[in-house]
Amino acid sequence: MSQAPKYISGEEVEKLLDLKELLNSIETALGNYSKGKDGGVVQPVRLVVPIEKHHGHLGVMPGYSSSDEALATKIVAFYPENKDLPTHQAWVLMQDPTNGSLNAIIDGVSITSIRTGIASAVATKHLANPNSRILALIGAGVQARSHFKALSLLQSFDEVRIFSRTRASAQKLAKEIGKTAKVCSSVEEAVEDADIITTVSFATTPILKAEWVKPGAHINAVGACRPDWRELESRLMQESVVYCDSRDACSQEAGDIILSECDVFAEIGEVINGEKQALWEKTTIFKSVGMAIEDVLSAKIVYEKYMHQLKQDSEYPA
Ligand SMILES: NC(=O)C1=CN([C@@H]2O[C@H](COP(=O)(O)OP(=O)(O)OC[C@H]3O[C@@H](n4cnc5c(N)ncnc54)[C@H](O)[C@@H]3O)[C@@H](O)[C@H]2O)C=CC1
Ligand SMILES: O=C([O-])C1=[NH+]CCC1
Repeated sequence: MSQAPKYISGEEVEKLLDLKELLNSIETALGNYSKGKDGGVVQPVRLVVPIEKHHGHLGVMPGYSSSDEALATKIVAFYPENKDLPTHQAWVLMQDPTNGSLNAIIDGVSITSIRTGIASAVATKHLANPNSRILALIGAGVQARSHFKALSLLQSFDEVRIFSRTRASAQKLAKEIGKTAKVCSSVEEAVEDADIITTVSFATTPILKAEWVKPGAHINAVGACRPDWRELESRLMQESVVYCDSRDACSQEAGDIILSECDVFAEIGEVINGEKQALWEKTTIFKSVGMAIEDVLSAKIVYEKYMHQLKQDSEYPA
């Protein structure tokens, strides 16, 4: 008989996931992914079911890393119009790769939020000018928060500019960030002279224009994960050096790439592996749509720490 899987909540995920450890682990996983078969990562492009009637989407994201002996599937729903619930709902099902049994169901909202910021931090580490001082966040939701935390692992910022569709959400985030934060009235104002721009909105038509971006800036283009959605105008995509998380996934899902018909210079994993250059003195874009392997590695760290803690608690009860 199989054992009941553990349930690991979002609160526990946040306690157990060490951001620096995750950054190293995701960097290695992205490199392994870009090695193809030799990297031991199996990750098909996610399956997406549109729920048109309710303006939502359901994504199913399985992944396996043989070098980490980690197997998991994330089920993620995104409903941009949700008001009282988060716009993303997600669970990660962690399986034993040796026999397929289900070990744990882990809150996927926290994992999605944290790992996406960390993946952008890996790209930023390679692609941004090391003297970056001004960060612009476009969007002020869950991902804006996780990106601020993740990017702050790399450096501190003199100024963090925030623009969002609703000024109140930008003001709330600015209060959390503190005195370096500045609420802006337009995307143009937020990105003027910014060294790092992170678009984390639910925009479906371009909101960031080439003429506003400082030459040499680095952009993490994180929103717009459907083939007909975009955040960045075509000229910006065409005139910048574009890197992505996965060519396979972006060629099917990233409207910013598909609709602009821009060239993709490299996967970030190819830069990590030293196969492609990090052209950080040019204007660079890291376009991500999200990778199962990032969820798999996050879930593995969480699960192992959770089990270690359980063992300790049973050996040394309070
Ligand atoms: N690349 C990846 O791996 C992942 C990407 N995402 C994407 O990141 C984006 C943000 O996700 P969350 O922060 O979780 O969502 P959220 O709902 O928590 O926040 C979205 C924010 O964007 C703002 N916004 C919406 N439309 C806008 C517009 N047209 N212009 C400016 N601001 C606008 C909202 O007011 C809100 O502040 C979404 O597009 C989501 O699908 C989410 C998870 C992973
Ligand atoms: O990777 C992910 O989990 C997602 N990408 C876009 C919506 C959710």
